[in-house]
Amino acid sequence: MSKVIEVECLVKQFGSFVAVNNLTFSVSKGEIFGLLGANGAGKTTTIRMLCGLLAPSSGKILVSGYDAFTQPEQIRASIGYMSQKFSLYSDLTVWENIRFFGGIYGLWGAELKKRAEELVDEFSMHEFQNVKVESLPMGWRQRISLAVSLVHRPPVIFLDEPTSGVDPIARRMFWETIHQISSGGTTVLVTTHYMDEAEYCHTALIMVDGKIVAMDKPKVLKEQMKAQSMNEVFITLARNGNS
Ligand SMILES: Nc1ncnc2c1ncn2[C@@H]1O[C@H](COP(=O)(O)OP(=O)(O)OP(=O)(O)O)[C@@H](O)[C@H]1O
Repeated sequence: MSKVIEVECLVKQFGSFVAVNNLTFSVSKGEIFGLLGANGAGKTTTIRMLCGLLAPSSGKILVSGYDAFTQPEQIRASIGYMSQKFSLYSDLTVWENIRFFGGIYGLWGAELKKRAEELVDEFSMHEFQNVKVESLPMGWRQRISLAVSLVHRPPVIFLDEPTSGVDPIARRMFWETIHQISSGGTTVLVTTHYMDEAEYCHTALIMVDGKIVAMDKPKVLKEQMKAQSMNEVFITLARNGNS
């Protein structure tokens, strides 16, 4: 299967502190790849380097064939990114936000209108399309942020802690949507500190203190560690790390 993301020996240092320590992994087209770890493990730093927003200290990153060292602008233009702090304009309506971000990505006129209508359909947002984002619940704001990250039909999207702070039902709905997006061939790299969410990923990479401590299908990791859940896998890994 074709590789959409390729990372080799990736390192990020802030002064003498190594936040990301020698990561090597790859992500195939249409895969849901989860980057999991506790707060401070290095997930955000990694995703920001993959998106061309932060310069790596060393290593190699290719996203859709673009090199993060030499072509960060091409990467930024070709991917979708949903950051921890959503970038939606709260005093604009859902429709206005989609159109605004579509414009930033170079869509306009009839094409932009058509794409905005498609997203409103796909994300079942008709009821809210003329409502200001500030008056919507958190779970809906997250869905809108996800829709906005797809406005320019990127082949790959990066979601940084997209379900943080929402209730379990909204989280489940969100993951169902991510699965629909990946079934359509879009590659998804997602970070989370909720270990149970690894179950929704095709591949889970678990980070501790900037390093990879495990990477495989969630089912394989559970079998290897004789664990019932990904939470148990994480606890076992953390214990091994401390012993
Ligand atoms: N600009 C920076 N300067 C110095 N240290 C930094 C900087 N950015 C991140 N760090 C440190 O790097 C480590 C990894 O941070 P990072 O934000 O990547 O973790 P994370 O796994 O995404 O956790 P969280 O979900 O809390 O953001 C942390 O110890 C953090 O304090």
